[in-house]
Formats: sequence, structure tokens, C-alpha cells
Amino acid sequence: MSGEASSHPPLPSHKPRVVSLAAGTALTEKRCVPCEADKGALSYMGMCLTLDRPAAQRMLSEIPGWELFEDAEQRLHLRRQWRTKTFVKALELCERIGEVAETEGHHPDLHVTGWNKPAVELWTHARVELPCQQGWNKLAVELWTHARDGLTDNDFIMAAKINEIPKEDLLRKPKKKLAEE
Ligand SMILES: C[C@H](O)[C@H](O)[C@H]1CNC2=NC(N)=NC(=O)C2=N1
Repeated sequence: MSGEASSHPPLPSHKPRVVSLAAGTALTEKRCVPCEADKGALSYMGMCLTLDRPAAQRMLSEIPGWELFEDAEQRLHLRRQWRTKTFVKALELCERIGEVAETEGHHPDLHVTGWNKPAVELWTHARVELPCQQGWNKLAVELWTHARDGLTDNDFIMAAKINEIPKEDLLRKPKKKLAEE
């Protein structure tokens, strides 16, 4: 991968910026990449293409607890909701998610409803037009892969990293099932 994504805040010095695209690398080991053409999307081509529903469905298994849904404009999103002990702890969870989003330069929609139900929705807003290869040695400039706003690798990387955020101290304990009478 060439180039440093200039739009992202600098990483802490102890962590070299490595964008791993290797297949099989855990999502939590990957880094989000800019998906705007003017921010170098071409150099991260593979990670900026919009994922179709079958690809998104397959990747869901790597992010337990998340669901796939389509918005009014048929755009795919990822969604997960938690129940926290208090309203303030819901805001604290949003704060912790926000820190990861700022580090990764990829941001979720955050909703707190019913005072203690923070929900996260992830999708990539950027519209990216990337040239696509036509045959092994021809770049068909007139043929563009139109990656519309929707789900990209970035969203799954963010979902996996959000799953890793310590949050047990914020969450309501699941109700104990009443013992069978
Ligand atoms: C410059 C910066 O990298 C881009 O504007 C990022 C910011 N965060 C983002 N977050 C999301 N969810 N989608 C984007 O397309 C996006 N673009």
C-alpha cells in the first residue's frame, strides 16, 4: 500500500501505520482507509469498493452482534444496539466509540434512544469512482466501477473494533431467566 492517508489523525508514535489487506487478517488487525478519491482511495482500491449483499452477509460472521439492514435508498448498513445501566453510561459508550472512529478516520452514526439504548450504524458515505481493469493489460478508463455509498471493508473493520472496546462496566446485566417452575 502506498502513501500515508493524510486525512487521518496521526497515529500514536508507538504504532506504525500498517494497512493490512492480507486475506485472512483479522478485521481488528486492519486499519480503515480513506474512501474519497481525493484522499488516495485509488491506492486502497480493494477496500473502497462497495460490498454487495452476499459479500456483506458473508462478513457478518466476523462481527458477532451486528445486523445488516437496508435504508430507504436501498443502501446497506451495519447496526448494533446495547443497553447500558444509565443514560450517562450510554454517552460514555458513545465517547469510547468516538475515540476509535477518530483514530480510524471512519465514523458511525450514533443514536441513544429510550435513555439507555445506544445504537451504532455504520456505512461509508464516500462516493468513489475507481477505474476498473478490463483484461489483464488494459485499463478501460471509460468503464468505471461506481462504488456508491454503502458498505465497504472500513465498516466491518470499525464494527470489529467497536466489539473489542471494553464496555462491560457500562452495560446492564442481561435479565436472569426465571428458574423453570
Ligand atoms: C477525509 C475523511 O477520511 C473522510 O471524510 C471520511 C471521514 N469519515 C467517514 N465515515 C464514514 N462512515 N464514511 C465516510 O465516507 C467517511 N469519510
